[in-house]
Amino acid sequence: MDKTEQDELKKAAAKIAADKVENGIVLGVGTGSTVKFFIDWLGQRRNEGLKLKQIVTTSSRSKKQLEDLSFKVDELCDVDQVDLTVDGADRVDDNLDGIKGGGAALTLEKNVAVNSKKNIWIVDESKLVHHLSGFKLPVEVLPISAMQVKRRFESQGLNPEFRMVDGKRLKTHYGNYILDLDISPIPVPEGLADYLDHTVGVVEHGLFLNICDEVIVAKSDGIEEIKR
Ligand SMILES: O=C[C@H](O)[C@H](O)[C@H](O)COP(=O)(O)O
Repeated sequence: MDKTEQDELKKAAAKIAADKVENGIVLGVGTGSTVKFFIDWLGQRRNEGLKLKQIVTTSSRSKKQLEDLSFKVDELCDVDQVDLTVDGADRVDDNLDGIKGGGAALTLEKNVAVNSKKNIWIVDESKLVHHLSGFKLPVEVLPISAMQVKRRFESQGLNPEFRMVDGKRLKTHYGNYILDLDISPIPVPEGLADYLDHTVGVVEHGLFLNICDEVIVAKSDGIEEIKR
């Protein structure tokens, strides 16, 4: 599939999600190339009369796009609860568990997602897998202990590498580093998530387990909506 075809699929999934947004809700808006299309559709729905109570988002990129469309964007700490969050994903398995963080926005994405009553992911069919695999697992780590955490991961056979940009370690929104773990497939995602949740120096990781309620998958032969 070439990029133009893939973008058409992303756009189609994003439109279905935008049509599900109801008036008066607090909406969470995720990050990534698929969500970019969702924000465009959201702008169109607003022009047609959609009125939201509040919007929060998970990255400065999405925030800028929303603000360019004249949406007012609040911080997560300014809302009681998010009603619905629409986000992309890097991989989604048969249980609707996923890997996220390809765009390094995982920490805020997970914070918004777990504080959202409903989470919808929008993906093209290339993201679907039976078992989580085919994408390095992003882990956000504190710079102060990043080397020690990396060595610990190496000793566990998790094959960590710092994510680099322009020859330097990528810094997240919160000033942390990303270690991408090369493990595919991930044999027991729950076990790995538990290990990472209890590793000092890990800020957050890209295993999103038991979080997604519904995935809208755009396939070349049509849209599939999969519910948990
Ligand atoms: O950190 C980035 C996010 O987890 C994105 O939602 C994810 O990488 C999917 O992005 P895209 O829609 O560009 O594939």
